[in-house]
Amino acid sequence: MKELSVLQSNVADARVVLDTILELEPLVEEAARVLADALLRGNKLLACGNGGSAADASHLTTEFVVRFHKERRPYPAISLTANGGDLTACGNDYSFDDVFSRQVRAFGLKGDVLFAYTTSGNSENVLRALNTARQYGVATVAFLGRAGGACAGIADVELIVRHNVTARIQEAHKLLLHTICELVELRLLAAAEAGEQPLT
Ligand SMILES: O=C(CO)[C@@H](O)[C@H](O)[C@H](O)[C@H](O)COP(=O)(O)O
Ligand SMILES: [Zn+2]
Repeated sequence: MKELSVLQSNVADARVVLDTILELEPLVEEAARVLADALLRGNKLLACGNGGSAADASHLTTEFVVRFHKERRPYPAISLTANGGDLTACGNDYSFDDVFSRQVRAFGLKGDVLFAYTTSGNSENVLRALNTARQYGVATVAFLGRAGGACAGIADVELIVRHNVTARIQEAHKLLLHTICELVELRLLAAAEAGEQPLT
């Protein structure tokens, strides 16, 4: 039999992974509810992760500050991966393990929500951010991979993509991210239609 190309093999693996995340639907709805409730109360979203997941954190916050599908008002969301000054000073003066937890302390208020991404589940800076968020009354949603790693069992809502390849886990995280954005946006627009929020 002809060997699969890299693309064919990746697509085949991605199909398998994406099928498994259908099991996460109740948790996806819960994550969307937690975030929509927070934004409608006037709280904000924080997000963190390393490497590709750092980009996911910024991708997510941009969907709220700027736009996703629909025309609507902006909502407050801060990517903890985006400020070079904060990241380098904290990494340099304290530790890279503290680059996100330090910002959770700086920006996180009771009732805010932290979305934290780690495909291994073992990034110490993400683990510390989750623990710090819990300490300060910030709700937590963890996007994990493999079996959840050291971050398993900490967050209020945990979305574990049970696969061993970082790239495939990241792709599944991205689909979960967009699904949550869509669900949250529906709630935000319904609130605007009910006159509870300005539409734009
Ligand atoms: O994007 C990729 C691999 O696809 C890499 O940049 C990857 O995100 C980095 O190695 C991260 O440091 C991995 O961290 P984590 O997902 O285990 O927390
Ligand atoms: Zn990548």
